[in-house]
Amino acid sequence: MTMGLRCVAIPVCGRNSELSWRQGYLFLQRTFSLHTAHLRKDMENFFQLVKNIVPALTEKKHKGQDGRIGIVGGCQEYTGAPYFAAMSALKAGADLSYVFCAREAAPVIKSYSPELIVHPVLDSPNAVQEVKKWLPRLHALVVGPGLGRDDLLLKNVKGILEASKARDIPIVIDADGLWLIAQEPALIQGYQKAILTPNHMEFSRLWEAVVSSPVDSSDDHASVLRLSQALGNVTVVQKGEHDLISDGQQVVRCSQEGSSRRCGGQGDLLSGSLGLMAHWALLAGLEKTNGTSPLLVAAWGACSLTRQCNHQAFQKYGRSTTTTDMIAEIGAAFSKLFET
Ligand SMILES: NC(=O)C1=CN([C@@H]2O[C@H](COP(=O)(O)OP(=O)(O)OC[C@H]3O[C@@H](n4cnc5c(N)ncnc54)[C@H](OP(=O)(O)O)[C@@H]3O)[C@@H](O)[C@H]2O)[C@@H](O)CC1
Ligand SMILES: Nc1ncnc2c1ncn2[C@@H]1O[C@H](COP(=O)(O)OP(=O)(O)OP(=O)(O)O)[C@@H](O)[C@H]1O
Ligand SMILES: [Mg+2]
Repeated sequence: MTMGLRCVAIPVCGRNSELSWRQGYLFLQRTFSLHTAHLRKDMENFFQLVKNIVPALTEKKHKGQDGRIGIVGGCQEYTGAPYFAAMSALKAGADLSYVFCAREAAPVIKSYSPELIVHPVLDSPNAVQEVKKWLPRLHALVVGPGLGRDDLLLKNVKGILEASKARDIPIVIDADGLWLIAQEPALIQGYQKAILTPNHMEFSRLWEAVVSSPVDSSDDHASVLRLSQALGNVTVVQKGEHDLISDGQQVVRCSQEGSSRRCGGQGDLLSGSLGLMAHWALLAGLEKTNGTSPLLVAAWGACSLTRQCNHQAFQKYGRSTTTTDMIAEIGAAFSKLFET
């Protein structure tokens, strides 16, 4: 059973319309309330599906079983983004979070937190080999937060992507990882365990790279569906006022209430927590997701979580809310949304 977003056709009342103005008004009112009811039902369904994939906390498990997540990113300019992504995975419930970054970024990232395991390998001549050693231990990779666009780093990331695909590891691609994909879409084309998380700008770049016609800005649903299909049905999360998620077959929308605060780093919280949820969802499988694509469920879960963190942090800090405040809300937001 699939639970895509339902579209409702609404007739337009022109001068020659058989519907009187009042009839038209009542029709529209009923249609919209039905539509809202459908959306509410979809939301309820997706909350349940996310709850189904969250692993139980039991005393029988050992360290690592609930998630070992690797972040590939962090360079001289950007140290905050990989830290946010790695911490978000941990705070959402991962047991271990690794950062593979450029040498210069490593001491900085380590100094932010003793919780992270940091490998300063990304700009070394044998970067791919160094990361490859760790791949058998990783449940998911998040590629791109704070990666930058240096040619050497991007070349190494290409090798890491190839090696990760060969091991069938789920890969979330964000930020400068999406820059790389826009240069070379074949890197991810058709890989069914990839999730791309473009913001507005990143979506436009990807669109230009893989779809020949201009983007139809009046129909976001059709656009995200089309981009996913053009990439061979990889899952795409188009971030924005509402998040739209597609696996090339359906489109689901996440409209969890957030706030109007748009500080940098919120996308990193999303990609880090999504790495973890992608692992959980794939492990749980189609039975737990009632036949809905596990990656669609994971993406919807991470989007809801990010927006709820934003909402909660904004209640406390208003205009001064930063991503650090949002990360501090992950525990409470997770419990509120997904703990039964
Ligand atoms: N603390 C840290 O270390 C952080 C580091 N980060 C890292 O920075 C790196 C670059 O990432 P990025 O997102 O800044 O780059 P990119 O894709 O060029 O977009 C930039 C341009 O796009 C535009 N734009 C964006 N949204 C838009 C919208 N909704 N609607 C319209 N326009 C929109 C906007 O254009 P402007 O308004 O300036 O004209 C903006 O200038 C990457 O590694 C990332 O991980 C971040 O994670 C933050 C925290
Ligand atoms: N206008 C908006 N209203 C509400 N939520 C939004 C809005 N725009 C983005 N978001 C939410 O903020 C989160 C991050 O999206 P955003 O577009 O800021 O990513 P980003 O630009 O990649 O962030 P980053 O600064 O980490 O790179 C997503 O969960 C998205 O739902
Ligand atoms: Mg971003």
